[in-house]
Amino acid sequence: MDHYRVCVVGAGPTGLATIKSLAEAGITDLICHEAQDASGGIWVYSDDPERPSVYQTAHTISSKMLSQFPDFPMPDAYPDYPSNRQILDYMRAYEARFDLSRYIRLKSKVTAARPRDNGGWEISFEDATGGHSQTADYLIVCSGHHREPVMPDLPGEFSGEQLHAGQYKKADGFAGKKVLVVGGGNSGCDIASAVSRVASHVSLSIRSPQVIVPKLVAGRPLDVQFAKLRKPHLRWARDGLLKLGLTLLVGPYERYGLQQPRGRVLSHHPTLNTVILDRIRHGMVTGRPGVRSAAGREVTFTDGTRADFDVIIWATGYRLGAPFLGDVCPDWNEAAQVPLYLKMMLADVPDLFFIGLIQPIGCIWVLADQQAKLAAAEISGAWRRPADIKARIERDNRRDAKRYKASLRHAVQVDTHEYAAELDKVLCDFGK
Ligand SMILES: NC(=O)C1=CN([C@@H]2O[C@H](COP(=O)(O)OP(=O)(O)OC[C@H]3O[C@@H](n4cnc5c(N)ncnc54)[C@H](OP(=O)(O)O)[C@@H]3O)[C@@H](O)[C@H]2O)C=CC1
Repeated sequence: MDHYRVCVVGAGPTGLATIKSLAEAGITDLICHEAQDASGGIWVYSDDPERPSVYQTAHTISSKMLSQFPDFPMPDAYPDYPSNRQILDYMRAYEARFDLSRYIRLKSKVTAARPRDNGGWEISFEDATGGHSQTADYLIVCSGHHREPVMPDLPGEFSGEQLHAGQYKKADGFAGKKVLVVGGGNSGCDIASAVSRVASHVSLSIRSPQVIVPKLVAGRPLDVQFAKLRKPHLRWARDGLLKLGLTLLVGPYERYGLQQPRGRVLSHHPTLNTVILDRIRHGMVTGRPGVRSAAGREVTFTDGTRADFDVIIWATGYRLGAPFLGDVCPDWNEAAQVPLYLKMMLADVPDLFFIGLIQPIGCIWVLADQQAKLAAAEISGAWRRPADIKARIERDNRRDAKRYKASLRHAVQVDTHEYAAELDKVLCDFGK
């Protein structure tokens, strides 16, 4: 095998899985830059609103069973849905078990990565001693997609406090306040549920129908139950059963003051939350439609209703992108699809991989482990990306456009089991 130097950006769970796969494939001239002072990515909880991290009450939304690396099970004592602290401990144990720390440079922030004329990359980074640069043959981006908050413009002027969900850390500061949470994704529903325990009242504004699904079905995690129907030809059965299950478990969303989703259940990225509908029916959270405007403390909703608030928390998601890549990475901010083969590879840049730039209905890092094995296989020469990569990207994007509601929110959506099978097939084809 030829000798290659690989630069990995980010030491969150996907970065750790990537380093491990590369090292196992014999690629050990590796450097992983991590901007923060610890590995673990957003699972390192911090009170600092400017530091991206999970909120204090975050638990996984995919079950333990489907969130553990195949070769590194979670401890038996872990519950079905581990807490953020347990996930961080698990990641730290994984890093120690596979001796990954030696490849990681903490407090080292990649500021730019430029392709070199004769191949490879010029990487600029900053650490405590100043700015530096180094070269690498391959660049692997593992910096996640929860960095650039979407902060919508609210017509008019709101005189209360405003923050994005990425800056929300814990409910304590909201005691006794009237809080409006905008966005019905996993962040919005988690935050509205938590804040409703201390606030004087919480409204949850959801502008378009969202699929809100309890985390447990018949006493077992939802993803474990539905994994039995993982085969692609059972997708319709999976969708049908989920729809039936929702009718029985939840009933019409209108009964909660929420809009009813139409069409295939899995055409939306679901919100996995067992608590929020309960909080609504206990009168602690009011379901509202989209926001229209604000004047002083008053917010007007699209149905014409109005209410006063002290705080707005925008749980309106994140933009895609890796700013340090400059022109290499086209502006994906408004994209409904990304031009990546297997959501990993640009057609025209053979020495660049994105790992973990996916949104499964499930766990990202288990899939990232498979993606990393494929990247390692290409770097070590065991596999070559197909010659018709552009046609494959277009074909897959046409398929996904039919599968998922067209929106920035679904640009990197994947069906966990089908995507895993797709990666498995490529990996098996060359005997890995
Ligand atoms: N415990 C965990 O593991 C957690 C995981 N996550 C994951 O992190 C990712 C990000 O989740 P999240 O932060 O919830 O973001 P999402 O992008 O999933 O949801 C954003 C929400 O905000 C709404 N929205 C977007 N733009 C606007 C706007 N301009 N005005 C009003 N509403 C708007 C969206 O509605 P619309 O559909 O109409 O665009 C949607 O309801 C997801 O993959 C999620 O599953 C999040 C929280 C916890």
